[in-house]
Amino acid sequence: MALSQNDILRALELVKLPASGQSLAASGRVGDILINDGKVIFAIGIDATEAGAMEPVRKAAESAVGGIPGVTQVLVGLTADKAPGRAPSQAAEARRQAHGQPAPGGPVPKAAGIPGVKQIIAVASGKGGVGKSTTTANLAVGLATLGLKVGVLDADIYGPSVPKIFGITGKPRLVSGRTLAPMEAYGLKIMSIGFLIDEETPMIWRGPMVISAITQMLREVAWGELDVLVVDMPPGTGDAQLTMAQQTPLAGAVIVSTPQDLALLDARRGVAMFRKVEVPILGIIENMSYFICPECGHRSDIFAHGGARHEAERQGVPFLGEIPLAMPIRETSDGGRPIVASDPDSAHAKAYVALARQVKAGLGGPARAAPRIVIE
Ligand SMILES: Nc1ncnc2c1ncn2[C@@H]1O[C@H](COP(=O)(O)OP(=O)(O)OP(=O)(O)O)[C@@H](O)[C@H]1O
Repeated sequence: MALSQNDILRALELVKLPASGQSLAASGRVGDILINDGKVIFAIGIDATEAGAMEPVRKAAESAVGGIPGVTQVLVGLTADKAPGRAPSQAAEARRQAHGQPAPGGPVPKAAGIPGVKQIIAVASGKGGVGKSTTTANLAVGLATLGLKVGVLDADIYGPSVPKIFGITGKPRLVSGRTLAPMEAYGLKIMSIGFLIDEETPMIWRGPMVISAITQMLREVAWGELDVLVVDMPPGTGDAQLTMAQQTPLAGAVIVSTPQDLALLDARRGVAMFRKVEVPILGIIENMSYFICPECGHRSDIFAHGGARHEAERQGVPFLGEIPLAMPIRETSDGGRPIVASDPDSAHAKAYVALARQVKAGLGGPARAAPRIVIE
């Protein structure tokens, strides 16, 4: 029988909080519970000062849930970046049953849109290091040069590099309550998960944290009026990525790949992941497609270029274009001056603007209604 959130909460009744003796399930500290093929992921909300005291609770929660028949893997994180208190209390559960509302574990409504933000698109890659963040940054500036109001949300929990690419230092300012003002560069509004998650946070906790951090970045940032918000996704197609794709009201996804077979296999998984959560694929971009020698202008297809175009054809999704492996792209990206902003007349900048034009055309029409997702 499929696992439900109630099965998990029942197991968490047996885990007690050290100070109050209250059960973890009833404490309201358990965040959204993700259940996928026997894998269970959730975060426990804590105050930053409680991290040491709550570590035994985290471990106890993992072993309690790990003991449930059908559970194959458990990942529990402590998160101090949201107010504790999203799991239903017993009273709330009783109210839910009394009102005949759908049970947790049933259809999960996708997140609602963000007021003022017309479209949200994800830039994703099946694996790390393919140039996803560089592409995100240049695509975003490219969309702005086409006259759109653009924001960039860096959700790459494993290596948030957007601040560096845009040359941003410092931290966002609090405007009111918990709401942060986005940073600004090159006319774009920019927010990074790097501002919210401590660099020292162990990787294993980052997956569960992303769920609350993305919600915070979407809803507790004063984005203002935006035509498009470009989200730099964490690389890969695991649970954290799937949850994000599901919890973000995405109008579409762009997949970045290099031309090698292995990268393409990962890109295929990326396409499949977005299809699973009913997010339209705006297209595939081939990055580091070929190399032009800066000395002699000779072109070399180092990684047998053209693979992404074939993959796009195979998958029946648009091929958005190719970007060469080029020193000026790396230098400007690593130097905090994306090439579309710093050298807009260069051939590389024009290639990115051409991609942006295709993405803009692909977005077309009004914002897409959020689908309903069922986790089985
Ligand atoms: N077309 C390109 N030509 C030359 N260098 C590039 C190109 N695209 C990206 N790079 C360089 O490759 C490195 C990795 O790029 P980037 O950080 O954008 O990748 P990523 O896929 O976001 O990586 P990660 O998954 O690790 O965050 C950077 O040093 C970047 O400057």
